[in-house]
Amino acid sequence: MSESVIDISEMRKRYRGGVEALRGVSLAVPKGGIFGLLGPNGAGKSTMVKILLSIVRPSQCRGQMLGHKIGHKPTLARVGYLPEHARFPDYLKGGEVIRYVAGLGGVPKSLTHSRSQELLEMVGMQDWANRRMGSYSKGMKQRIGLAQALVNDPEIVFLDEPTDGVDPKGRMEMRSVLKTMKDQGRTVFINSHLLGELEMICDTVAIMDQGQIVRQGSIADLTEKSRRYEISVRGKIGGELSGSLLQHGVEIEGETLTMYQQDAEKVQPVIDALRAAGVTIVTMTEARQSLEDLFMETVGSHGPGAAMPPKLPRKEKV
Ligand SMILES: Nc1ncnc2c1ncn2[C@@H]1O[C@H](COP(=O)(O)OP(=O)(O)OP(=O)(O)O)[C@@H](O)[C@H]1O
Repeated sequence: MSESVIDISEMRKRYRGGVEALRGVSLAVPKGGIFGLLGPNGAGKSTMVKILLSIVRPSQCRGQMLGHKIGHKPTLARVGYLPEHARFPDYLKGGEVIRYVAGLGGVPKSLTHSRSQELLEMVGMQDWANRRMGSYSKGMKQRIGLAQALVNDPEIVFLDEPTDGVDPKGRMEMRSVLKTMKDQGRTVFINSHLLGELEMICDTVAIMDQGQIVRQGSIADLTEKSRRYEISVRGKIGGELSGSLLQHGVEIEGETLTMYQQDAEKVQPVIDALRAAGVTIVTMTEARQSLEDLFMETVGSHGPGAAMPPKLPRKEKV
């Protein structure tokens, strides 16, 4: 089994006033790679992240982060954080923000300049370091946000809605920075509503609902059961052919045939039968559930205001 940087069980949080935000969360985050936490509004995602960062005290929690009990303050020196809606003063220049955070994080003065240069280059902001934050686009501000989250050379980086409000070009640039973080061997923990974004970058995800983790694993494993072949055809699918296709487990809907099958070999007799009957095969695609479909299947529409992005089907031509 792969090593976990976070491994918790029975995490519970009841806020004063009685709201039960977490109801026994169990979660394992593998070391290295990009991990995505998703869930509808109010599911408890921020509460869990804040407990991991010792911002909120749990009512109960078992487990560890980086080998230490949750709440162990020195461990936080090995963790980076970009909060949701992070705001740095508009009058500070990008480079100054990074040096300021480095100072707060206890980075030795002798290292501050070189570390900040390195990070500015990594996020592609070296040419803008002497401009004020107030003159930056949202995407540029977030890139400075990512850089400041790395000042202490952390092993885990928590990013809360990092691409929210960033335009498509800015998101693409951020994805590339996140990939660099992963290539550097860090674990990136992203909390986001943008399922299409998560689908593109995450190695593993967990879905949280009503204070509990309801699914976790790699996107490929979680969507494996839905893997299917879709064949679009031109021609008549009559009595005998239709009977034979049904026997092979093919679902027929007009000129679209669907076979819930992981093995391409098992589709070959269907293709043979179609061709023998003179039916033209127009396309054949391998398809599986998108992360959005998985999310909706798991959480449904009961979450208060589950924010959904546009549909992103995952299809590969075969
Ligand atoms: N400080 C607080 N005091 C009381 N209740 C709180 C507090 N913070 C959060 N809650 C409640 O706890 C529940 C979980 O909230 P939390 O912010 O952790 O969810 P979330 O999944 O991060 O939601 P969102 O996606 O909207 O940020 C909600 O019912 C929320 O109203």
